Amino acid sequence: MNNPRIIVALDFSNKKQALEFASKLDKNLCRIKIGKELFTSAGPQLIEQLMSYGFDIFLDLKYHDIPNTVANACRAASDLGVWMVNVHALGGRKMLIAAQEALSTKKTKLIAVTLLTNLNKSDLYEIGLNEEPIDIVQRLALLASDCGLDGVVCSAMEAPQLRKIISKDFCLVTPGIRPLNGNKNDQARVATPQEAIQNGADYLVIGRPITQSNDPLLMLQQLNYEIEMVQL
Ligand SMILES: O=C(O)c1cc(=O)[nH]c(=O)n1[C@@H]1O[C@H](COP(=O)(O)O)[C@@H](O)[C@H]1O
Repeated sequence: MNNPRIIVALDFSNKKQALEFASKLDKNLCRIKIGKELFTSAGPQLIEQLMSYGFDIFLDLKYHDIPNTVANACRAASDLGVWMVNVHALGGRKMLIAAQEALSTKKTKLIAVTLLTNLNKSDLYEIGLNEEPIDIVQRLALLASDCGLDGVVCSAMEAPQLRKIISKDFCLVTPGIRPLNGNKNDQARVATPQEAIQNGADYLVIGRPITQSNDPLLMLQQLNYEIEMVQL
């Protein structure tokens, strides 16, 4: 598979567990996301090691700070050679542009998180965002696109609307993916893998449904098969 659509969230607490789990995966069937917990405990060497095994790495540290700080962090991430890195769109236009301009190689995709997929309408109301999630996501996605970013993180529920208004090559990365009747855990705005692809998602971030499965490789194969069936 030339362009695996599944990004496995390697949400483990240490390098040993992460490498043990990654050895069960197939680089032709998935890419790997390294987030805050694993990066904090294992650092950049783990990224280099996983890249040497042929995995594309999405470094998910969701930078959100003043423009200069975020720009320097994005430059450091692209120096590592990661495939993808992310920032929070709520950091605003100046931060997004600084981040985009700072990438040392355009091979690293920069995407912006719109609204985290665990948030529902009442969570948003409590922090002063008194609009429908789709309206906020749409506004932030247009901002990210206008600032020259490569795409956004959104829920697959919002993907159809974004596909209507933003160019085809703007990348939609969708976490909150759950099999039909699967445990939602702490996610709120969820979709099945098939729904996500039908809705126009480019990449599906999937953590616990794969990491907690008894046979992660089999689960990955099944999920890829389900996705391929939609694409036919
Ligand atoms: O940027 C992300 O990857 C992300 C954004 C978002 O809005 N929601 C979200 O769940 N994620 C990440 O996607 C992964 C989802 O994991 P599971 O809920 O276990 O499938 C986690 O590693 C989250 O950090």
